[in-house]
Amino acid sequence: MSNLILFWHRRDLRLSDNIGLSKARERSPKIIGVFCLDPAILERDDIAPARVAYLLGCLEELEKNYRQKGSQLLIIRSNPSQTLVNLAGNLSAKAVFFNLDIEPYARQRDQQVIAALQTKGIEVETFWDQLLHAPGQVLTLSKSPYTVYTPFWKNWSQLAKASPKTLENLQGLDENEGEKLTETINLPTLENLGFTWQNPLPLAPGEKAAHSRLEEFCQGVINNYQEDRNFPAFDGTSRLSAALKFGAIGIRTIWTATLELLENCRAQEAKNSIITWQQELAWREFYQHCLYFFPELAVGAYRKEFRHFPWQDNEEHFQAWCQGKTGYPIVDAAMRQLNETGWMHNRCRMIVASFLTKDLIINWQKGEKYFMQKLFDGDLAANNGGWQWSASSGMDPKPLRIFNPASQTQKFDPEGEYIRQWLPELASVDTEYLVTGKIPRLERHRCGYPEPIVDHNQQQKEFKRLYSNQKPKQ
Ligand SMILES: Cc1cc2nc3c(=O)[nH]c(=O)nc-3n(C[C@H](O)[C@H](O)[C@H](O)COP(=O)(O)OP(=O)(O)OC[C@H]3O[C@@H](n4cnc5c(N)ncnc54)[C@H](O)[C@@H]3O)c2cc1C
Repeated sequence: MSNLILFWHRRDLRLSDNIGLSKARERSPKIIGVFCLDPAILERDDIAPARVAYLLGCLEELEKNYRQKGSQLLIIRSNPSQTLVNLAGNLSAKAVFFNLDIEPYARQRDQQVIAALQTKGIEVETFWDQLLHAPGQVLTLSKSPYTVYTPFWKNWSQLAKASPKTLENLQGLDENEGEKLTETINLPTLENLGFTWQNPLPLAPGEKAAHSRLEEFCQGVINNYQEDRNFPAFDGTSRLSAALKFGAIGIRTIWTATLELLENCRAQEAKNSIITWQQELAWREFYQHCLYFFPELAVGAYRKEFRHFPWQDNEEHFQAWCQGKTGYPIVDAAMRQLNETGWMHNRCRMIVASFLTKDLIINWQKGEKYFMQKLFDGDLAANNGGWQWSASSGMDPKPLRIFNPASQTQKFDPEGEYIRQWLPELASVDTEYLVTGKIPRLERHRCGYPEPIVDHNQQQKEFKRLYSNQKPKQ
């Protein structure tokens, strides 16, 4: 009987701190990695070129890391429930191991793959790896999933968390087995897959870059995170989101780093900052648990009031928002940052999402999709959670949050630094004009910068009126 285990990588593009892979290694040293470029994902119309560029970069490094450990990573490009199963059969694999995911598509696909493998008599073992606590481990006293973040955090933060493990050396395929590889391909380029992305990525792909970024962040930026994370002109956040989305770094590695910092930290301000960062990691887990237990979130509003909301969906306004031409400097700067880099600062994600839904009265799902088409860290659970929070359609005990673009700018970009960085045409405009948004008409004309496409005060009144008509009558 063969002792070969196929390890199917999905959102865990790394060798270290990988629960499923460590479990496979406990069973056998002969482990071959597999990654499937799934057309059902890559051919969707909400795939960001920057995200695919990051994915391919991670796979390139993973191939190298497998070789260094004595084994190999195989790449296939078709439906995994056929090709992965055929591959496992051709190689007479003893078992296929993989880590589970919370997304509705992945869960359904995995059921098909498991069934097909079992029909062939191939053992399947699955694990939870991408979260510190799997769905079902964090429940209310009545054993229900949480729908509010604060009590989730209180419970989640008290639970004991696993530590990361390193991986011993592996054994690869022998020559005979290598000849049976009919399904595998060389890792394609971005262009082979039909995408183009030329700008530098906000974080270099792969395990090594993610670890260096964590180290750098923990050596300095994290100590002022509580304050600095709000200012989009600062490098005040970790930028680890894509690494977390694709699992270029393990969540236990990140958590352990925060615990070590807390242990060695004396200043209360720095301690608060580290805890604030931990709370962001818990938001990530909260939204993943929500999507797991309420998969319908992926296709519509959580709150009834928003299921038939009379969105105005003006296409010209939507295009102006996408292109960063709304005439509201903070909104436009943020959208240009997204379009040019594939990343947007969290404060700005909240501002532009509020603007799209409350000022332009456009369905949040259009914004959600546009973000997925651009973000290098685009992630269904976090993106959907962020959009539903901003639209007031989601699990937020404080509905009807409306951000005022001018007061947000005055608080969080008081010198207009961020605006000037992303809207160079406004570089010479007075700070006072930039932060109030009250740029005189002639000045706008001189800079080639548009007039505001809507009036914030009027639109928020209109939004509230529409909303009050939707509320269930007592
Ligand atoms: C409308 C909207 C859409 C968003 N879309 C995404 C998305 O597609 N992918 C994504 O990873 N995040 C998304 N976020 C959350 C947040 O903006 C990003 O995680 C963050 O800006 C990434 O930068 P960072 O890695 O420097 O974050 P840091 O501030 O360093 O936070 C550390 C990590 O915590 C997690 N995190 C932080 N804030 C949140 C949050 N509010 N919700 C869930 N996880 C969080 C991320 O994994 C992040 O990398 C969205 C937020 C909003 C308001």
